[in-house]
Parts: sequence; structure tokens; C-alpha cells
Amino acid sequence: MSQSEVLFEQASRYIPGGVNSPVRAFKAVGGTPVFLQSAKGSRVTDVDGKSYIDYVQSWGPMVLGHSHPEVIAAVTEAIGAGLTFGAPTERETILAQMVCERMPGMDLVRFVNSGTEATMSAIRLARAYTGRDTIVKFEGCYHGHSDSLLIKAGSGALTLGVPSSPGVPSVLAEHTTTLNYNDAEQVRTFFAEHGEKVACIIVEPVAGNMNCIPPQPGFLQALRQVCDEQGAMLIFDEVMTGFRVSATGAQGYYQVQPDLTTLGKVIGGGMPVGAFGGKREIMEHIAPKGPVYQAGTLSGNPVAMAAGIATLSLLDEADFYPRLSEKTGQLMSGLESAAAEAGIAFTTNSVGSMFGGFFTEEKTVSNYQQVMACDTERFNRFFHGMLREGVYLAPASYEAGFMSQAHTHEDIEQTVEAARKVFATL
Ligand SMILES: Cc1ncc(COP(=O)(O)O)c(C=O)c1O
Ligand SMILES: N[C@H](C=O)CCC(=O)O
Repeated sequence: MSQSEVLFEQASRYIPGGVNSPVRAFKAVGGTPVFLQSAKGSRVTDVDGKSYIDYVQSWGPMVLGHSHPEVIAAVTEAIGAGLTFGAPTERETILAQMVCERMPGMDLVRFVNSGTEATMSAIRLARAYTGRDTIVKFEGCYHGHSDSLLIKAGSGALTLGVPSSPGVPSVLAEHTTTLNYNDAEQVRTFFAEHGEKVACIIVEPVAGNMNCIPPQPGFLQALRQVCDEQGAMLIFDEVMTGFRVSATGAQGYYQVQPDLTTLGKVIGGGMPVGAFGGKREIMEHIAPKGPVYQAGTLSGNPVAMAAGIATLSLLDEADFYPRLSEKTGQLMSGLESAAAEAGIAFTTNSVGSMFGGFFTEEKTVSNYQQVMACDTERFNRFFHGMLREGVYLAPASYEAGFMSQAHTHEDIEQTVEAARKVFATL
């Protein structure tokens, strides 16, 4: 038995399914999850001592790569001063200012501990502000696991076949309407009939939880327009895209400004952080300034804030995002050529450093139905082949991949070479 198998067996005795987040369990692809013990730059090392080029990057936060020395130094310094105080610290203001100055749609921001908390709180605020209950989301988008949002959800929920989870009260579920991503016409039709009941639309501006699906030209603009016409809030869930697709998030990249934005992942630099924010007038409804309650014992934790500040500071480098996109482009074209050489039908999508590959004859993949029609069995064989070759991809075909600045051109060439070998066996 490998050490990962031993540890998984032990973990399964005490932890449901042996993991603390379902998507880690390799249920979709089969086999035993790889237990990791360290990570540096573009690589992770497992408990059996095998090293992998990592395109999961802890599901997105590690845009600088793992264990960046400046982030580790900032965290180490913060730890020396105490782990948590439950009182305001200067670091919270520094990170808040950095976030608000960079994100076009954010005047005020509140820090929480996860993306789930961020989206849950933003929805509550949108409902309170508009005095309406209905929320609109899109099939295959994932916004964390709060009740109102676990309906036709993506990511692990989709992978495990429970996109609408048991345990969500029907009285709550009936207030969530799910529409088709990238179908602006359907959104317009729905709003023409029901728009006055809608508190908000929540959307992943680049969907990254049904693989990687960029918005079609005009889709995000159409959401902005219907919200404006009907007095609904537009929430961009930028937990994944924030500081990942550009220095100003997807809202800067696509030039569409939401009313509220949720963040997570990159802003915590690898520590548990989420945030929600938006226009001053709306955010001032949050307690203690306003009546909408929201709180957290560890919110704005000093160690997490230190990691976020160090991370965002490093993203200011002039060509940071162009370099990242260029590397992603190199990987995508390399994978497409390798697949073509092997006669495998394979299409890729990418925005900035988010990417996805699809085993399909379709030349473009832009909606949930197309994603669901892809050959998942072939993906599963590809995943295991790449793992054997030392490349760590997300263990499910509905997850986006992530490039980091620590990935080198040699890493990418090595990945393409591995893919060439694996495609030939599929
Ligand atoms: C777009 C999006 N929103 C929200 C979440 C929830 O974040 P968390 O897992 O930190 O609760 C995730 C990831 O899990 C995500 O990708
Ligand atoms: N796709 C999810 C977040 O983006 C994966 C993280 C998780 O659920 O463990």
C-alpha cells in the first residue's frame, strides 16, 4: 500500500469520506486521493515523496505559486505577534484599502473566512436592500454551500450528482431561480415576467465550477442591463476570478461593474479569507452601520490579512498578468497540439490564468449542456495518466485549472510532453 492509501484508510475512520471537502476524494476519477505533505512554487510533493507539477493550486488561491518567500515571511511575522485578537487591527484596513482601490465596483469591503460566507452574506444584503426574496443563479455555477445557493450547483456538488443538495428546505429553494449560463435571451424573458420580484442575480463572471466557461460577448452586459431596469442587484462572485483573471478582477477585465462583489481564494494568499463588498450606499446597510446582521469570531484574522497583503502587493508588478496569460496560452496550445497528434478530440478554454480542457468534438464550449456532454470517462483516464507522469490536475472534469507565476516554461513543456504520452494511450 502507498502511504496515501494508508492515510486515506485512517482518515475515512474519522472523517466522512476521508476528506474535509468532497471534491478532494477522487470519487469522480476513481482511486485514492494523493495525500500531500509540502508545496513549493509550481510543485506539490506527496507523502510517498513523489513531486507533481500542480495545476490545482489549492483550487485557485496560489496565484504566486506555493510558499512564496515574501508571503511566508509576512505570515511568520504576524504569527509572532499573536494569532487572533477578536478586535480591529491595522492590517484589516490595509488589505481593505488594497482591495477597494483595485476592484472597480468596491467602495467598502467586509472580510469573512470563506467564499461561502461571502456569497451568503452578499445575498442577505441584496435581499434586505431590495426588500425582495428571489435570487437568480446559473446552472453549473457554484457559490459555496449555503442553502439558497446549493441549487443546480457546480463543482463537487455536480461531480457527486447532488447539484441540488438534500437538506435545503423547499421554502428556501423556491426562492432560487436557476437559468442557463450564457443565455442572455432567457434572462431577458425571465426578467420581463418576474423582474420586479428579483433581489439579485449572482453569477461567476467566468464560470470555473463547470470546468472553465468564459462569458459570451454581451452576456454580462445583459445581466447589468436587466438588473438596472428592474432594480435588482448584480452580484459578481469573484471568489475564483478576483485577482486571478486580472488585477481588477473579471469586472475590470470585461468592463462591467456589479453592485456587489464576493472575493476569496487569492485575497487570502492561501489562508482562509473571503470578502464581500460593493457600492458604499449598499454596504452601509451592514451592521453595525446598518441593520443587516453579519459577523465572525475570526473575521479579519491578522495572520490571514498578512498573507493577503503580501500577496496583493506582489501582484502589482507591471507585467504580472500578461506573463501569466502567456504561460496559460502556451499550455493550452501545447495540449491542443498534443491531442491533435494523437487524434483525440479536445478543446480548451482559458481566461487569464484560469483554464479548462474538454474531451469533445465541439470546437467551442460555452454552456453547461456542452460541458455535460463531454467524455468524462476519457477525462478520468487522462487524469490518472497525467498523475502517473507527475502532473497534478483537478480530480474532476468540472473544475477549472490554474496557472501560477511560479510555473516555468520548462514546467509547461514537461506537462505537454506528459500529455503527449497520455493522449497516445486514450
Ligand atoms: C466562484 C466560487 N464561489 C464561492 C466559492 C466558495 O468558497 P469557499 O470554498 O471558500 O467557501 C467557491 C469555491 O469553493 C467558488 O469557486
Ligand atoms: N471548485 C471548488 C471551489 O472553487 C473546489 C474547492 C472545494 O470545494 O473544495
